[in-house]
Amino acid sequence: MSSTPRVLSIQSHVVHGYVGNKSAVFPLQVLGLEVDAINTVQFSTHTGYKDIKGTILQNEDMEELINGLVLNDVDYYTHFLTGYSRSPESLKKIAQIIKNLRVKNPDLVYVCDPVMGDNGKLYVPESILPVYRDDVVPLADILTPNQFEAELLTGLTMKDLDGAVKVIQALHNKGVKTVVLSSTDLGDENNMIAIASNKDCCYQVQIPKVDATFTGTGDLFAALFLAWSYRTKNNLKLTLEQTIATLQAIVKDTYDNARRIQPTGKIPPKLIELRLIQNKQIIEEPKINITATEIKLN
Ligand SMILES: Nc1ncnc2c1ncn2[C@@H]1O[C@H](COP(=O)(O)OP(=O)(O)O)[C@@H](O)[C@H]1O
Ligand SMILES: Cc1ncc(COP(=O)(O)O)c(C=O)c1O
Ligand SMILES: [Mg+2]
Ligand code: NA
Repeated sequence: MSSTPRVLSIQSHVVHGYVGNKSAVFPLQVLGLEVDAINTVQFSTHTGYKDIKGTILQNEDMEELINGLVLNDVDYYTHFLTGYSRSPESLKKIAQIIKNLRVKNPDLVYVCDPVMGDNGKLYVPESILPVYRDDVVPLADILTPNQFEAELLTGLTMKDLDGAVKVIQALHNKGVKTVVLSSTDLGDENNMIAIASNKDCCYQVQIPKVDATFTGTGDLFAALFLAWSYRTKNNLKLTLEQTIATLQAIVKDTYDNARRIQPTGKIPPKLIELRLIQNKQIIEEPKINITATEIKLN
């Protein structure tokens, strides 16, 4: 077996811009991972644009693609990555796929971004929640919810770091080895906080807020966290720092570029597509300027 890690990534594809696989595949490849991609949708753009056009991959078609991998004996993966899923049926399919991949490789690392919503608002049908909670999340090695998603999955709310630790613990109790809150509003008005936890330790990092709404950053976060977990041999602190350093640089460069073009007012989606290609060197060698600090558990 070749020593290059192999990722199967099941996510959205957009013709223009960077969400889903368009946001995950390039960084994974740049960081030295082989990536096989299945596109759950093919849309012209992400859904924040005015007109949404494109097609959705049906479950039978996803099954057909997986079947082709199995029949040709190319279904050995070291990592499995999933994001935005639109129906409970497709999520159930994903749970089945993980189990099958683990027959081929019992050490497969499953990275699950349980995309459901943000800031109190769902952007998937509510019927997805029980499937994540009961079927998919218990299979995850690394889970990357934002605050809202972590609260939905546990039925708990977090108002401070103590509350966040309780939510994280509840997710560990479901069997998740590494829980990463990709963003929370537990910081002050200028900072959000990300938290990463495994059985040994728990770290937080403060992220200066940039005054714009980005799309695809959650997908990028999950991909980077996967890649750096692999490259640091599961060094949790360093993985969190490398992931945040990369995102920070990309988000800031993307914002600065948008502001060069449009100095004031609300930035339209097409001006704030993530500048991944332009930041290839940062992806390869992030400069850590915010260090993570340990949250002592009592
Ligand atoms: N407005 C922003 N300012 C600074 N960083 C941001 C901003 N939006 C996203 N990020 C970065 O992207 C990461 C993922 O955030 P987000 O898109 O909120 O994820 P999710 O999809 O899980 O809600 C954050 O950890 C942060 O590093
Ligand atoms: C098609 C599609 N996939 C994925 C996403 C997820 O984006 P994010 O990484 O910001 O959660 C979006 C967001 O609009 C989307 O439209
Ligand atoms: Mg968010
Ligand atoms: Na997330």
